[in-house]
Amino acid sequence: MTSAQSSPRTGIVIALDGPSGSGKSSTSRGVATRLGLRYLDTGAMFRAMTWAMLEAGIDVHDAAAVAAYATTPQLVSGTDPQAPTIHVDGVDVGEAIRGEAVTGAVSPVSTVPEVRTRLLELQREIIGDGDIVVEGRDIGSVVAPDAEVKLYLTADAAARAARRALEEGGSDVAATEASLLARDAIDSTRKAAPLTMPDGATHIDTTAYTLDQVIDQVIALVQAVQGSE
Ligand SMILES: Nc1ncnc2c1ncn2[C@@H]1O[C@H](COP(=O)(O)OP(=O)(O)OP(=O)(O)O)[C@@H](O)[C@H]1O
Ligand SMILES: Nc1ccn([C@H]2C[C@H](O)[C@@H](COP(=O)(O)O)O2)c(=O)n1
Repeated sequence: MTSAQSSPRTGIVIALDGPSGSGKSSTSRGVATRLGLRYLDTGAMFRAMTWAMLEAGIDVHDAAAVAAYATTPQLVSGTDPQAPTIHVDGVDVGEAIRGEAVTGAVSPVSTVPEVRTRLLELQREIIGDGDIVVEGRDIGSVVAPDAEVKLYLTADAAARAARRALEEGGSDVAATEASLLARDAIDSTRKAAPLTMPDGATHIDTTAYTLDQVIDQVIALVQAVQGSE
């Protein structure tokens, strides 16, 4: 347990988990903006760690090499939901971490326990006293199992791929779907903190809903939880 966890938090933590492209980032940012909370994209942290590994010439399939380098990069996450940032050793990697090289390498890096331990410590430091929406794959299960509100977002693979292809300006939908499903498979079957629906989470299948409708549903849930306290 970190020192940040040793005394009761004063603010709310909202945890959003789900597979790739299910709408976690957009929903979390919308909810955080409307409720005046901070926002943490833990996927960006795993991507930033992967970027650092690639920059250092580490073979991302060599788990021992990845583990040995895991404590070296200095990561800084900005938590403004309207302008989230991520820096590695002072370099703004916000754009670079969304490129194909990082996307193709992030799943093997994320399976390495030393990487997860390092990022878990940073994530809990940032969560601190709460008032934050945190999204990823293991937030409600491992990072903040005591979160006041836990959501598990899903959407059909075809819908996720179509949304992502639209965002990327008409990229190949079939290739995008294959890439999403490949990452889902690794994320769900790895030994360390696999993607799973956390105990106590509310499941929202977003396939049939607009982004605003999903944000409304999450805010209604938060208000219901706060009203019952
Ligand atoms: N309910 C929705 N309806 C339509 N489009 C949506 C919805 N939710 C998210 N989107 C769009 O789907 C795409 C993927 O969403 P987003 O990046 O939020 O997913 P994610 O789960 O955070 O993905 P990743 O796991 O890859 O980080 C974005 O273009 C976003 O605008
Ligand atoms: N809490 C988390 C967040 C992310 N990951 C890994 C698994 C994903 O494939 C990768 C990139 O995340 P994304 O930007 O797509 O949300 O990072 C994880 O293992 N745990």
